[in-house]
Amino acid sequence: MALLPPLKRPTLAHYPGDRYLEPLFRRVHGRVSPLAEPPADSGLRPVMGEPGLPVVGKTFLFMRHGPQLSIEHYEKFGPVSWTNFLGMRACAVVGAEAAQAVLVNKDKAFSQSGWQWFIGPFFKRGLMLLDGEEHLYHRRIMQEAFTRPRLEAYARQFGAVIEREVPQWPADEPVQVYPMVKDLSLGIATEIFMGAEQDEESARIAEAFEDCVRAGLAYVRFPVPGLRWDRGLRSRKVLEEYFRSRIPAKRASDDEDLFAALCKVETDDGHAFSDEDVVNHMIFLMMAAHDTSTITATAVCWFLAKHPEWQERCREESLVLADAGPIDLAGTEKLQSLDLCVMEALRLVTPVPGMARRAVRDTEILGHFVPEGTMITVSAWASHLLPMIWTAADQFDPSRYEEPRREDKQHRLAHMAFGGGAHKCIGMSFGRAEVKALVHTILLHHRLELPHPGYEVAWDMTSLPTPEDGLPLVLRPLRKAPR
Ligand code: HEM
Repeated sequence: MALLPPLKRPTLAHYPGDRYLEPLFRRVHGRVSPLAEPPADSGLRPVMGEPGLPVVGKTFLFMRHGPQLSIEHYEKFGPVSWTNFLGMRACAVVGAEAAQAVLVNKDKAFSQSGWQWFIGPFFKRGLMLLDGEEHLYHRRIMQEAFTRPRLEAYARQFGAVIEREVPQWPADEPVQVYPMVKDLSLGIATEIFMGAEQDEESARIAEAFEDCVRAGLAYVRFPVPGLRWDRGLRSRKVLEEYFRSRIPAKRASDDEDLFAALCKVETDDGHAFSDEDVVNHMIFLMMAAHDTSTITATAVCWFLAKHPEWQERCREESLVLADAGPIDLAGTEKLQSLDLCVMEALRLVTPVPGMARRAVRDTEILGHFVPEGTMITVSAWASHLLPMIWTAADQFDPSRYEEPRREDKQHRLAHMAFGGGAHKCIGMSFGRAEVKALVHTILLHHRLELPHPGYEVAWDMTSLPTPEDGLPLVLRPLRKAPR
């Protein structure tokens, strides 16, 4: 059961003395200068920006203020700017138009090696880290693991896990929703991704997997025994051995899990994954799916607790499906109001706040000169908060996606929580269905209430957004639970 510890301080966003240091950090911008001088006669403008503090740059401010800081830079320098962050000079891209230039990547000037720095050693050769023809080749094979019939089979399986677990969640007292959802999502990863029982062995694998995720965010980024990076490298080996040793049995099985699918999928022209590919893709898929779905479901729970009128509207639609057994894929698609709420939660708390790229040659973004080697982050979260697309951008207002408003239709990348271009999330339908199945089941069993009137959640933005206090909500059992 999830108890209620105090805020997890200190973090890189909250540290002793932060109240006094923060105003100082806010005042030190450093000298405004160009990222690089554009070539003469190119007609390009320089990317302007400022370094922040010596050595650490704006790292701590970003960890504390997340998208708000990107918006400040946007207001000061426009959609393309630079600053120093995590020990490097990075170019930040904000807004749908600039994001499109990078994500659609018409001239193939931007590579996925931007992600390499963050997660490369632990998630090597995952789909998101591949480029060009090679990426296309792997994506076409992987697409076969996400066809409609396969999604239906996954949804039947996670529907059953959710239906088994959610009714057992503690009720009538504040419980931390985030760790409960994270546990459940890990259970789903074990049963539906790996096709394994939830036992000691799978707990060991889940731990190894978490080590890899944590290592990607390590501050000391080389192996020192006992520290995160080293643990991540060892854990990667554990995961490789685990999956590699099970491939022959999976290839021969009739299992319907994602691991079995990756072992067996083939394109029409006969291309399939090698054993090595299956191992690399499995490890990456677990990472890509787990935290993103957990954060989204947690954020939806928060917004529904804060906006009971939307909670009621979603529950009414859920009640229509209450007697049909564990929800399936078609069922999740009927939950229209919940879909609006999921979209809005993804906009306001974007699980992948930024997408990393690197310029592989001198290029330009919206007429700004970007030299070869520049690290680029497409700031999805900040772009979701710009007032030129979103009315009352900081407000939870799911109706903005309904006709005739359809604010999201103003630009094809207005809403970019799942990315865009060739690397757009391959698990989008899976992720949305999983989140909706989970929240639907919660709504059938419980009323989500704030722990006290006026409670507001604070999001820790040191890495992906998570609630600082785990999001304590009260799950009030509904008088008449379904079935
Ligand atoms: C709400 C949940 C999710 C969100 C918000 C999300 C978000 C994203 C984003 C923003 C990207 C693009 C990254 C980039 O361009 O740099 C991405 C890519 C990817 N996602 Fe998701 N994701 C979610 C769930 C999932 C799930 C459930 C799976 C698998 C079952 C998955 C698998 C992937 C893969 C394999 C890629 C790489 C695609 C490629 O490079 O071709 N994601 N995701």
